[in-house]
Amino acid sequence: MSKRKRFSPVEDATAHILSGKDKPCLEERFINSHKGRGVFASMSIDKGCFILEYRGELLSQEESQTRQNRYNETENTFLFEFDWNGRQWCIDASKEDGSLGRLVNDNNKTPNCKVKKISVEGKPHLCLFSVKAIASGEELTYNYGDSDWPWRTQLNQAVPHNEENIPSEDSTHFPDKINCPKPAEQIGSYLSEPRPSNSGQSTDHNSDHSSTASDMMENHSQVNQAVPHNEENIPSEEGTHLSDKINCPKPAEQIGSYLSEPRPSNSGQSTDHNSDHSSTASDMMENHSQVNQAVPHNEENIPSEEGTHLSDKINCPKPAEQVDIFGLSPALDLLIRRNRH
Ligand SMILES: C[S@@+](CC[C@H](N)C(=O)[O-])C[C@H]1O[C@@H](n2cnc3c(N)ncnc32)[C@H](O)[C@@H]1O
Repeated sequence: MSKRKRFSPVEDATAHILSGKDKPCLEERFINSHKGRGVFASMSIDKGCFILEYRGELLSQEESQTRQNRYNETENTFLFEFDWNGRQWCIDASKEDGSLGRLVNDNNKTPNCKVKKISVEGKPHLCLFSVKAIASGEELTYNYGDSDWPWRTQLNQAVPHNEENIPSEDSTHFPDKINCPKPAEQIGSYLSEPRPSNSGQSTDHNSDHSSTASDMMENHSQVNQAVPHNEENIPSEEGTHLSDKINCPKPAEQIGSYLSEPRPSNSGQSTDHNSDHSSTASDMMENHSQVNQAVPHNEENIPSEEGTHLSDKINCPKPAEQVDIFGLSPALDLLIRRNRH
């Protein structure tokens, strides 16, 4: 019997970072004039999954400061500052580029996602991971931090009478439960396409979404059968490091080798995943210090919360064996090789 290899949430994040695409199980919706747009799950998502990248332009602290002075209040909310490798950085997502990460709204009480830093090609990327199970039709949120964001006060939460805070479309046609990692076929097509630049390039999310849930269920039911993690062995612990101690599936070989590439100078830890395919997500997180908790929007820490205890049912990664069925491992390998040069 062949050995199963599956994508971990970090590998899933890395693949999406490289592809520059959002998952088809997410959609943008207009909520109301107060909140503007938001990002919603168009299928249920398990706890612990990679959700999306907060894509934008990576800026130094100096450039971030310059832009803060130049930008208006709204534009400034798209500047996401964080510490990485002992310095402050910023992702500027103020450009409308069609990406969904920039549209995820703030929730400091009951967020269902959390930001982590993932290093790819020596650069930090801000990625959201689910910290609880997310139902189809639910809005994705994370905590922007402890600033006095104006919308957090009661007064600002009033919605004009004639507006309804109801999602613009019926989501009942989506299947009840789909494990978020996308079908291998879609991953394959993403990975084989050139990666769009962060600025000014539009990705047509709507067209992506037109073939999401039902197609996935019909055409790729096999891919949606996530192999359960060793649920009993998932310790419940404080969740500042999202994937710590999760018995996530083994890294796919090619991605594993990618992740083990040299990292910025201060990382200094061994990253040889190829030598140990039995390593868990915990190992990956421990050995790859690039995966850190991001500091959202000028804040020190994302508060610890109930949902950060990873446990119950994390079906995030999919069996690499299924990926191989679609011939994607070579595609991924090719992409990784290309990115090395
Ligand atoms: C990074 S953007 C998020 C996307 C935004 N909703 C849009 O339509 O472009 C941040 C802006 O979203 C709005 N926002 C974010 N979270 C909110 C919340 N919980 N309540 C109301 N407005 C919110 C604020 O106007 C804020 O300036």
